[in-house]
Amino acid sequence: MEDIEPPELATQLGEQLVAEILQNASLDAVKSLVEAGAPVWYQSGAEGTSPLHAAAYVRSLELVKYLIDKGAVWNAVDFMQNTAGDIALSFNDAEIYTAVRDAGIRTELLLGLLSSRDDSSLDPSTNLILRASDDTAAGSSEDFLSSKLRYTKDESGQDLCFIEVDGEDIGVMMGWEMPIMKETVHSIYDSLPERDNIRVLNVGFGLGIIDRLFQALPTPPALHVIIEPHPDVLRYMKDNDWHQKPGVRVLEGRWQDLVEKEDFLALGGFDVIYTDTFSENYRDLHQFFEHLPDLLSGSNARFSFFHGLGATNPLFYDVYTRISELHLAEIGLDVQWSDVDVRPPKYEERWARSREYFTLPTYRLPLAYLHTLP
Ligand SMILES: C[S@@+](CC[C@H](N)C(=O)[O-])C[C@H]1O[C@@H](n2cnc3c(N)ncnc32)[C@H](O)[C@@H]1O
Repeated sequence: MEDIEPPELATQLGEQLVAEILQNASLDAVKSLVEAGAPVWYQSGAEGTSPLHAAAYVRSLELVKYLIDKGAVWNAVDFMQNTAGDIALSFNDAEIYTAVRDAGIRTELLLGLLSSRDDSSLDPSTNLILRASDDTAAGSSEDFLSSKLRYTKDESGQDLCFIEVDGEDIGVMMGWEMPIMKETVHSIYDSLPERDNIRVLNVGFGLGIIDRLFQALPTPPALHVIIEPHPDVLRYMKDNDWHQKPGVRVLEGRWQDLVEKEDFLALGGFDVIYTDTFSENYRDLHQFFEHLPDLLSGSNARFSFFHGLGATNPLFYDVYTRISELHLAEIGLDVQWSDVDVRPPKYEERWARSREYFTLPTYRLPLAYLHTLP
């Protein structure tokens, strides 16, 4: 028999594993192949189908569970950009979808825990920490803060704030997010037990959409603190007189450099906190969560954030919805989610020429508050 080099053997066994699962192989047959060395992480050369995708196609929950147990990659995407979870969704198969999603939650929580302990053995490319592999100004806070921003409007009058990365425009904030910001402010305001003299903290000004909405409330905030580090955004804020508005305090800098400062903490607790930054990943957001118990005024206070985590794929979005909920619960916050329909009437126009960063039809709006004791 011809000698086969190990990488070729892995490829051959991987192709065989995918093909046999697609032909409804039994669990025992799949186990024998895996035990013979067929890699569960393999993706077929023709379509990028992994064994987990194949198991989702043939709708075998027992194979899905077995493959996950053996280390199948929950977030692998095939050449059509579909995960195994997306395939389960397309069949309306809740059990398989949940099995893949829960594998994602477990893996991401574990990787998050390990990376917070600075485990250098971790390969960031295997987890979903957003934009981990993006070393452009859209994925690096330092590069973003030293890049030039452009405020403009598109043909349909949509306000835009762009950053240019490698010749491509990326929206830092775009006017189509207005309904999300409106719903956020409404759901916060409607849920506030006390609406007079509210104290608001907003992290990240962007186009100032949410700040304008806070200012337009029937009872505008008594104190409205805005944290913003980018020099071009700060210039835009000055040009639009934000520094002069009654009750508004603009704090120049990154939240990381401000929230533990004594003069910031001396401002006292906030009744409303919102955060929507740019070029930061889930790890940054999780770190922000951990400051909330010190920043919220009490059980009447509300917290929300722009949930754009994994928002180009329904499975990733779902996983991050659950992970953020679990992390908020850990620090004593309950979350209520509501759905905002963000299907635009004219889809293509929503993006102007920007890279698309939110492609789902529904935005999940978080509204969090501290648990009250029974
Ligand atoms: C998406 S925009 C915010 C949009 C805003 N919610 C609105 O309604 O227009 C993000 C903003 O966060 C700012 N930002 C980025 N990193 C930040 C950080 N570490 N701390 C505070 N703000 C940050 C950016 O400069 C940008 O102005």
